[in-house]
Amino acid sequence: MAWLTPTVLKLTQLLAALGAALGAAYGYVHTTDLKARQTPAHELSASYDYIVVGGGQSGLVVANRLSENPNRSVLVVEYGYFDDNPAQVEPSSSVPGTWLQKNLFNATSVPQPGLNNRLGQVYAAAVVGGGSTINGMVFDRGSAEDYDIWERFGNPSWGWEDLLSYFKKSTTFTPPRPELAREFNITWDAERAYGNGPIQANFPDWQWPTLKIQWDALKEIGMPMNVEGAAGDAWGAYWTPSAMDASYRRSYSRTGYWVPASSRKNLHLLIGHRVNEVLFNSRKRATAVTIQERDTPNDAPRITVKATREIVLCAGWLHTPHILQRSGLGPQERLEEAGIEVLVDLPGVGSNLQDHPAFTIEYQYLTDLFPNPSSLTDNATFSVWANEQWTQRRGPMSLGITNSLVTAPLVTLPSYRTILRKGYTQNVEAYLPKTYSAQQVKSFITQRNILLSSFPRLNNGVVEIIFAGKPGTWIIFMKPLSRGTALLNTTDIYAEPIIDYNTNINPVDLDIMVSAITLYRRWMSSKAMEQLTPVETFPGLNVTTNEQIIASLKNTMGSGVGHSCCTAAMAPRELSGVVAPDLTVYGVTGLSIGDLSIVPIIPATHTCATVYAIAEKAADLIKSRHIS
Ligand SMILES: Cc1cc2nc3c(=O)[nH]c(=O)nc-3n(C[C@H](O)[C@H](O)[C@H](O)COP(=O)(O)OP(=O)(O)OC[C@H]3O[C@@H](n4cnc5c(N)ncnc54)[C@H](O)[C@@H]3O)c2cc1C
Repeated sequence: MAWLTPTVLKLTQLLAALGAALGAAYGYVHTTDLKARQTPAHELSASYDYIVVGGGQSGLVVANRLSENPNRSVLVVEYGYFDDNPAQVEPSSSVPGTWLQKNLFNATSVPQPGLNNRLGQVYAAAVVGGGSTINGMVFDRGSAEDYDIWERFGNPSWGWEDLLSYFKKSTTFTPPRPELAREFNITWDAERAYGNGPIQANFPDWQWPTLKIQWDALKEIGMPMNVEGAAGDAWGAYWTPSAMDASYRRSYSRTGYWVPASSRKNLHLLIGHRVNEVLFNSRKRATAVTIQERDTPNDAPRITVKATREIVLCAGWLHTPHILQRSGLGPQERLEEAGIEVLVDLPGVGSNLQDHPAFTIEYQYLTDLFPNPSSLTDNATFSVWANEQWTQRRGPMSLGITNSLVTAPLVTLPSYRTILRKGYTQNVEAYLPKTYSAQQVKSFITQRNILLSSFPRLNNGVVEIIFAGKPGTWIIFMKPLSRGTALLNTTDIYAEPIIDYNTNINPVDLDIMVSAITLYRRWMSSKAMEQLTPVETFPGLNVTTNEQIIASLKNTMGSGVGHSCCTAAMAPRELSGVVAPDLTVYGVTGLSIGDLSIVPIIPATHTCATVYAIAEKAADLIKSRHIS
């Protein structure tokens, strides 16, 4: 590089050495080294054994595992860049509102009638490490039932017992500090839930005193309690760790899977580039991808890189179906409208979109305990103490969003029988996307029947309440019957897809949320809560009828919380599946998917831990078909 004069070079080396020393002292990844390990476009090989499309959360897992064999060459192509800001690994980066737009694709949904025509917020990561680099670090899993219903939908070997070994393979758990565990009665069962994988699951160093009262109040209203959510019992109330290492820094795909593998000679990572299409030979075998530099015009030059064994799509819920459609795999009519030659008519590509719509309920505690979360801003002495503690990596600043969850089964909600009856008797077709074919409607009815038959079970949550000692919180709907789409923009196939969440379109979804608000109010009115004197400030106690609550929901809910999924679902082909249980794409060879888009029915959990399990399993499946 011509601009690097000897003086600048010396200074750069000095800074690099200083950075490395500081990095070692504070446990930071030394990002200069990481940058050096990227492969620039002009140094790519013409051909690799495997090409992984997307170096997000799942892509780095798959790439790490496939490159464990030094005789297999692997290329990862990632649209985003590294985020080297040390703040991005601090617990404070997990809080909603701090999620940086530069690390997200710039996409919006179409107006949502179920949200009074407001737009649904779209979260699709665009950074090395993907969602795991920017997410809220809540690190839980679904209940066994969440995964067993995938199996019931025609996907053998994808139930809980099969996935548990992959959950374990991905994660190492460290128990909380003993005094904290005793004081708050934190429970876990590491033996049943965890292994010794590269991602660290840890409890922060602190919890707010009010949390004890909230737990007592949950017991009082009869919420079932579980010792360990991550062992298949993620229903009722349970403790859950954060995706953090022992010094409370983000533990994510980059640190867990990329860093240890990045010096392998057989692994290349190209960043700041977009995969446009997968190319096929005359026997419909995927043979190559076309790649274009990010932020260049549609007609800018592309490079073509070949894959001799397999191309693995890990571009996430939004772009895995996007790439499939651009490559000629998708709903025939849509592709023809866009002028794309149809290779395989796969109506399920870009449909079946699901997320977890959320509502914020607001309260004040008129007689709150001290200290409480507001003490960090309202009480100078406490704030100084907390900052001092944090210099030793201790205290309240180690907290992420939450470590306590309620995933309420339908049977714990008021009016559950009426809701179930409505689910069975409604004309579901009326609420499905207009683009759905008869086959897709049939597929959804199968999903609906599986869901409704599992709703009355105690071991299957439908609504999540996050609680962390604060008054008010998110109430998150975990099992929507509404389905959306993320389909090709036929006037510009490189523009972001047309995203329609169809949030709240199915009235059963709103009925369940109304019941959840009633449950929350019952919790806040319990005897145990009296010492805090909770007062609801939004939607407010004058909002009482179902109609009033629904109006509030439609006015303020969001379409999701970053858990979008299911747009290239694993299912039998006759149920509009896109991939088979071995994750290969129907109708072609040499192409598979390893990200969250393969999920058929969204689990009642934050999705990060599930993505690690899926990607670990994907890597094993891919390896098993390329033994020789
Ligand atoms: C803001 C936010 C908060 C969240 N909070 C939590 C939480 O607290 N707990 C939890 O469990 N889960 C959370 N999640 C969800 C979880 O992080 C995601 O479900 C998960 O990371 C998705 O993994 P993935 O591999 O499927 O996709 P991603 O991690 O999104 O990876 C896809 C990658 O593909 C790249 N890409 C896309 N198109 C192309 C292309 N054409 N060519 C090359 N590369 C491409 C993208 O840049 C991206 O890096 C959150 C997600 C978000 C976005």
